[in-house]
Amino acid sequence: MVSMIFNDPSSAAAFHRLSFTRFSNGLVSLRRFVGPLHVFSNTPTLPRALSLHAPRSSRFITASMAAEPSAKVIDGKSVAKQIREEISAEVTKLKEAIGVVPGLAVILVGDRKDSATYVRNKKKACESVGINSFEVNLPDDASEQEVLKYISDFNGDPSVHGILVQLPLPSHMNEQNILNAVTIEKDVDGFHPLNIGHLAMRGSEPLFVPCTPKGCIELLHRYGVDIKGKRAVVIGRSNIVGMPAALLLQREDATVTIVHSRTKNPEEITRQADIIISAVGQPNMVRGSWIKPGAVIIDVGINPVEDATSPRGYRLVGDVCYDEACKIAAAVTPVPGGVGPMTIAMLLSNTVSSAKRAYNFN
Ligand SMILES: Nc1nc(=O)c2c([nH]1)NC[C@@H]1CN(c3ccc(C(=O)N[C@@H](CCC(=O)O)C(=O)O)cc3)C=[N+]21
Repeated sequence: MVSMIFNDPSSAAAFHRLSFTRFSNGLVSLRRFVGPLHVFSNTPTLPRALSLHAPRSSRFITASMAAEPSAKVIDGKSVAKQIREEISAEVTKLKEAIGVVPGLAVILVGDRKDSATYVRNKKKACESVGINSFEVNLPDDASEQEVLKYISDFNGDPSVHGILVQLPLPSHMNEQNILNAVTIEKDVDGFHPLNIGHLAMRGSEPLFVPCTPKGCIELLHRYGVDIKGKRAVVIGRSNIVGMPAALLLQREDATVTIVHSRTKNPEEITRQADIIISAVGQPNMVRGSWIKPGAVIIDVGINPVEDATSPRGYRLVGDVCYDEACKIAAAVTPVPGGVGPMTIAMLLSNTVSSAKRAYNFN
């Protein structure tokens, strides 16, 4: 599981990544990945084999019908790797200039296997860029007071620039109390109500933006996807992804709609979107029929589904039916290898920004 995060050549997603250098289905403008995507053109360029000027020989048509779909794969794994390299250089600069090494403290309560894996991966990622990591593991029956005590210690520790309390917490703890206790200057998760409040207000800047939504926007930017003036639909309204993702898209001048479990006609609304960010945790919920041709899809869901052929007995799929999306969308993130690695990269980035801010370094 650990090695999955940065290296999973055997996964279905890796397979798709490797195989998606082929031609398109002709529904949308699907150029190969050279430079920025122009996915919102109203006059999509048809691939040669299906253009109006193409000879109408039956042989030609047979060949083009058989062509594979080719939405561009938004490769979060490789973008995250590039970002880690950039962060690594910044960490070196900071260290050489003022002798400061950024530090991230992670508090893990309980023994959920998935949480333990995520924490291990965060630690590994810190090491890979030269950030110090501090880890506290508390048993499932630890008291809220104990967690608050560690937070308070880390709040006052100058070698710690970021504090992350791994979620979910055991049910006997009050999550809001605990997240509120992290000083906003070290709130690298961006979950503190003050950071969320600043994110929501025009003319105001949060100290930190939540990592997963920040990673989604970073992917759109790095793939040259225009956001300004576009219609965006966010599916899911959680505090940690859906809600902040919608706020970020709005800050980027998108027209944003949030679709959630009580929305009527989610399919119809989603089909109007130029950009879809899905964060619901329902495997393959978003079908091809929900997608406007040429849309860009960021799939935040990481859902285990049973798979007897996989060594783990399960495999991970997104909220979006990937194979169908590939035939209709202009670009789509795979799962795994999409948003997941970006979340961790953004955590490292927030930690380094925090250290720089603490020393007024820029
Ligand atoms: N305080 C807090 N902050 C978080 O940011 C936070 C959290 N709690 N609790 C849990 C969720 C989940 N999360 C992920 C991070 C990376 C991957 C990731 O890198 N996934 C790999 C695959 C991982 C695998 O194979 O299991 C991928 O998508 O390619 C996934 C999920 C951060 N979370």
